[in-house]
Amino acid sequence: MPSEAVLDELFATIESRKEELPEGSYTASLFTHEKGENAVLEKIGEETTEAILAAKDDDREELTYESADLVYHLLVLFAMKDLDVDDLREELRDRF
Ligand SMILES: N=c1c2ncn([C@@H]3O[C@H](COP(=O)(O)OP(=O)(O)OP(=O)(O)O)[C@@H](O)[C@H]3O)c2ncn1[C@@H]1O[C@H](COP(=O)(O)O)[C@@H](O)[C@H]1O
Repeated sequence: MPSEAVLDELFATIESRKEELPEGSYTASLFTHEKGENAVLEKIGEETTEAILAAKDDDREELTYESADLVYHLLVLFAMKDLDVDDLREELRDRF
């Protein structure tokens, strides 16, 4: 898969996990969590903190890793709220 397509492919996978809720899927578990949407909100908070700490430590590899965790959880939140990755793209484009 070309890396330009990864956000779209990831978001499509998240949407399909939301529809199909396959067993053993971490993504599906976020949609059915007993804490409701708080589960993903807490993860976004944790991953943000981890990214900040990696930046403070000047650990570029760790910052990249934690940022990927953060973006993934943010996309799960978008799917939960019936937003699309295109909404994010359009918002960023409109700021140009
Ligand atoms: N991109 C991701 C992705 N990023 C992070 N994570 C999960 O998010 C969780 C992050 O939690 P933490 O950082 O707290 O790490 P932890 O392993 O729980 O443990 P600690 O840090 O507390 O020690 C881990 O369980 C990761 O596996 C992800 N899980 C899934 N995806 C994508 O989603 C697709 C669907 O996967 P399923 O969720 O398995 O259906 C996959 O193909 C991936 O492309």
